[in-house]
Amino acid sequence: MIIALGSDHAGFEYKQMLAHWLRDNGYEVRDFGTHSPDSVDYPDFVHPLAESITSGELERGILVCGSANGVCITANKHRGIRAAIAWEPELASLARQHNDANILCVPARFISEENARAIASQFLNTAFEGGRHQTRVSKIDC
Ligand SMILES: O=C(CO)[C@H](O)[C@H](O)[C@H](O)COP(=O)(O)O
Repeated sequence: MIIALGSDHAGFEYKQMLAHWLRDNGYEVRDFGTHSPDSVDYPDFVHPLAESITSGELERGILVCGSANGVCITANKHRGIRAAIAWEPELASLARQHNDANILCVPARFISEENARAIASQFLNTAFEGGRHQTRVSKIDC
């Protein structure tokens, strides 16, 4: 599976770390940037990543910023995107199990690199449960 990765400057270091970790674990990565720690505007990097998933080109994305709020708010503006913030692995699992989340948003300024890897692992290795949750997810897009 190809994983879409994106961040602003506050998430840059964690995005680089996650890219290496993903590749070491057999994933392909498409890095939408940013590509340096220089201050940038997160929507400039979130929109293209979200569009790659709404178009069906890619299935899963991971976005990183300082608090995860900005990237999550921006990604969820796109129809068909279900972006979820997780600061603990169980929250990432629940986002997949109950919400069929297709983008994980990570708060780089509030969690450790080790926790970020654990969160990403849960996000990528947890299936959507469907059933009653599918009924709810089907009602999200208005
Ligand atoms: O959107 C955000 C805040 O919810 C992100 O965390 C950004 O990374 C943050 O706003 C960047 O802040 P900075 O002071 O410009 O580094």
